[in-house]
Amino acid sequence: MNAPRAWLIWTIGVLAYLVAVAQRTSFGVSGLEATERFHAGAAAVSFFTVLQLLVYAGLQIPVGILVDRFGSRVMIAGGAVLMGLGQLELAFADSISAGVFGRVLVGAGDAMTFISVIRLIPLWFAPLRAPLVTQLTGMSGQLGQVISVVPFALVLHSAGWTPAYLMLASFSALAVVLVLAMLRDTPPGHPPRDGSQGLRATGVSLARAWRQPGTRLGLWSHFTVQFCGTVFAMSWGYPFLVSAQGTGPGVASALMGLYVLVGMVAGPFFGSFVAKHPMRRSAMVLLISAATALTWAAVLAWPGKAPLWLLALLAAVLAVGGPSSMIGFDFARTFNPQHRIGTATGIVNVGGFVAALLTIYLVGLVLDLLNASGFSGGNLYGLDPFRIALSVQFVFLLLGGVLIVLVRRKVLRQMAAQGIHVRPLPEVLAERFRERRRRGRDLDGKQDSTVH
Ligand SMILES: N[C@@H](Cc1c[nH]cn1)C(=O)NCC(=O)O
Repeated sequence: MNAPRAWLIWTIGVLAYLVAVAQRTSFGVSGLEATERFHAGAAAVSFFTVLQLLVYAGLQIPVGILVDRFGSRVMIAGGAVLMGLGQLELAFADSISAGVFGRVLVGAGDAMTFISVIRLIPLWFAPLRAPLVTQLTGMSGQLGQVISVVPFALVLHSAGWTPAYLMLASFSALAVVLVLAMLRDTPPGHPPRDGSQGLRATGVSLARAWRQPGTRLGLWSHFTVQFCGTVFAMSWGYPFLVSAQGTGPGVASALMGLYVLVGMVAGPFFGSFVAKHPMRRSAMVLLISAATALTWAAVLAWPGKAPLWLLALLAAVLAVGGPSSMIGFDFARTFNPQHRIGTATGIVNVGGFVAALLTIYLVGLVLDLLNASGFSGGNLYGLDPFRIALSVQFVFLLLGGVLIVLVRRKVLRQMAAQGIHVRPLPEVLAERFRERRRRGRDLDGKQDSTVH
């Protein structure tokens, strides 16, 4: 494989993904301005984000199928065109319906980007490199949030709504040009893709990807570890910190910054862990899920407001959910044949976004119900109502954990039938511990005999 060419192709793909993340997160930064521009309340503004995520999640499987059929180049370029048009629409929109339409286009274009970039990896990189490159992709893309938080916010506050959104639309135009000019689906000499698949064959391919327990292990892994971080970063984190925990906007922004930073730093760790211990991927997912549940439990059960160190720990643990959810795509890649990886990746990527969507909606619903019942004492975003509302997350964490354990049994049975036997982790750890103690005793014995 031609390594410099592979890295060039990957860089173009990642740039397009980074621009997609900037488009995705830009509306969150302009929430206050959106309230004024569209004369809308909080519920209407949050509807923009929920709808955008709904479109994103709903398109994952169709996009996965299309990327297997038409390749990454056309899908990434098409996604950038849609996002550019969506932001152009938003730049001039002055009614809620026009604004919502813009966000729907952004959600659709965004949906076409990530899995198409991930689809390039097994085609351009050797299998041993793939876990690390997968992590680097997710990690680099998160820098897109920096674009929406820094230059976009700066232009928004200095020049106003229309120039800020026009700037973002121009980034997508640049992405289209770069992708069409430089990105190629496969290395030279790679057999051509079969783009002639009919509807029936597509259905068969989707059914096969779904029936593969490894794909479902990826889906439930992504579902369980990613959503708490998405809910925190895209929706309830900021009001919880500022209104319920009383941190003030400065500390809340710093905690959000810590969230982005830890997410980026943790990426390479998970990449090398997966490359070194491919048989321990689901154990790692379960460990991160348990750590998430424990940290949220500590914050929500803390008498009064939680100390800053605990909130920082929460931001850090939630941040780790992003890179660890990439393990889900690793399952999709390693358990499916090449021609079905896009479809399987699409299935996996639905998980975390559906869980996040349901949680964002249910937390809002519980907060509203508690307020209407008089429990919140007129403070919609008070600490006690948030304690109850955010506990919705435990239901999804538990559900995801149980589904991972169940589907993992199927994966292990399938591997055993192929002659691959994975020993239970506690058994391996106990054996290592005994071995270490035995070596320690041998060494002590040798030293004693040298001294006497
Ligand atoms: N897990 C995320 C990506 C990620 C990596 N590190 C932090 N977040 C994911 O599933 N991304 C899909 C997307 O479209 O961004």
